[in-house]
Amino acid sequence: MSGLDATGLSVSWRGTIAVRLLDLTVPAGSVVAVTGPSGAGKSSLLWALARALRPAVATVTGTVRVGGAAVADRDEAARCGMVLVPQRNGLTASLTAHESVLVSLLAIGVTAPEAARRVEEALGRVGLTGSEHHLVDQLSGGQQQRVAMARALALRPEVLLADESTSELDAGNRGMVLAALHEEAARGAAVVLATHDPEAAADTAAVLALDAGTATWERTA
Ligand SMILES: Nc1ncnc2c1ncn2[C@@H]1O[C@H](COP(=O)(O)OP(=O)(O)OP(=O)(O)O)[C@@H](O)[C@H]1O
Repeated sequence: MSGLDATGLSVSWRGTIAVRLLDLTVPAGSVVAVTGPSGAGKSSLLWALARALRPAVATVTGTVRVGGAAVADRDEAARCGMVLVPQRNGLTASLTAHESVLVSLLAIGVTAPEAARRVEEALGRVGLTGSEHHLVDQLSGGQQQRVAMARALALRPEVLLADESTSELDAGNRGMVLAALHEEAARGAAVVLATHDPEAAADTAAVLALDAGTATWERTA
């Protein structure tokens, strides 16, 4: 599997600097937490790492590498197995939980039987067995958050970028999602978790604290 490296990464939204000259290394097989108050730049950082910010809305400078290979744009990020779980989940209201996970697998060429197997497994890992055929619109905020996580897990990412993926969960479901993130790292993925939650950050290999876009390592591996 491949680790993630970013060097000199900066993000500015039409003149507002959100991330300043940040260096970040996440070895394969580890979970790194990114913490900081609201507006500190956590989402901007994750979107920039995923190369998901369009130049029309944000200016991103610096390099991102996966397994040592430079990642220039969103297509390259997808090809090298980067998966972003956005803060607002990015789900389609009119799809079921099952379909939400399935379409992303079919889109990358996973065969239908294998995709069906992975959907069932991923929804089970986040405690959604039995809710597969509910529309996203009929699910609670926390259930939607877990569907978004299941979709990422099913893709078996090399790099998993999770943005506040436990913010709407009760203690039991939060523990299940955090366990799944650590299992992904044990499989060999590089995992980045942006979080306000000190307990979620507690078990990670390292903690990068952001404050008004400036990063300091609160704890290193
Ligand atoms: N789409 C956008 N357009 C303009 N400015 C933005 C946009 N998204 C974020 N920003 C700005 O970038 C800065 C960092 O915001 P960001 O959302 O990255 O912080 P955050 O740490 O993820 O906050 P939160 O914990 O509230 O999600 C803020 O000043 C914010 O106003």
